[in-house]
Amino acid sequence: MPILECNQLSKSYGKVPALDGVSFAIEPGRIVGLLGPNGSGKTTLIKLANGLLTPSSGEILIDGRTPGRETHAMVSYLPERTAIPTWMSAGQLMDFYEDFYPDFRRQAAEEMLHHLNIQPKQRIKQMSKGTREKVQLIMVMSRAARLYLLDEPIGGVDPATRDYILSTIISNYNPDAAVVISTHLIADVEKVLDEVVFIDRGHLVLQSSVDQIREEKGMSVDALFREVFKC
Ligand SMILES: Nc1ncnc2c1ncn2[C@@H]1O[C@H](COP(=O)(O)OP(=O)(O)OP(=O)(O)O)[C@@H](O)[C@H]1O
Repeated sequence: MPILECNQLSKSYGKVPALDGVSFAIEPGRIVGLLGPNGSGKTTLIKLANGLLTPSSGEILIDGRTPGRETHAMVSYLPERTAIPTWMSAGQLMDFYEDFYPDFRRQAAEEMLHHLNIQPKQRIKQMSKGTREKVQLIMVMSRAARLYLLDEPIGGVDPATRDYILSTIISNYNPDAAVVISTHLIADVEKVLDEVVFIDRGHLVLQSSVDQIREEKGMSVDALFREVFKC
C-alpha cells in the first residue's frame, strides 16, 4: 500500500484554486522531490498531508487513512516556517521531542548535532539561521517515522554543509520510510532523490523516477525542470 496517496485532490482558498484534481501515489522507501515554481501548490499539498488543511474535494491518504491523530504518529513534518521555542537550547529541544514523540531517537540526534559542531547547550535564539535550520531538520529526521515531509529544508544552509545533510541526515533513515522534499534547490538535492513529482499551478505535470529522466531524456532533473517551467 502507498504511504501517501492523492486521488483527484483539490484545494481552493476561497476562489483561489491551489490544487486541482491531483492524483499520485508514493510507495514506502522512496525519496521524492516535490518540485514546482512558486505558488504551484507544494506547501498546500504538504499541509493537506498533515491534516492542517482539509481537501475541497478528492482525498489524500496516509497509509490508507485520512490525516488525523493516527497518521500524526507516523509522519514527521518540517514546516516551511517553524515556530520552535527559541529560548530553548538544542538539548532542551531534544528533551521536548523525547517527551512528545515516542519514536524520537535521541542518540541519533546527539550524534548528528555533534557532527555538525552544534553545542547542545547553545540556545536556539543565539544560533544563525542556517544552524537553526540544521537543528530543526535533525529533530525531524531523528524520529523513526514512516513518512517525512520536508518543506524547503535546506534553503539557509551553506552549500558545503548541504551535501553532508543530504547524504547523512536525509539518506540515513529507515529504508522502509518515505521522504518527500519540497525544494527549489534541485541541483543540490537531486543526487539523493529516487523520484520526482512536478506540479504547476495546482496540476500534476510529471511523476517519474530520476533514473528514467536521466536515461530516457538524457537530462538531469534540474535541466528538465528548467525546460518544463521555462518562463
Ligand atoms: N492562506 C492562503 N490564502 C489564500 N491563498 C493561498 C493561501 N496559501 C496559499 N495560497 C495560494 O495557493 C497557491 C499555492 O500556494 P502554495 O503555498 O501551496 O505554493 P508553493 O508551491 O508552496 O509555493 P512556494 O514555492 O512559493 O513556496 C498560490 O496561488 C497561493 O497564493
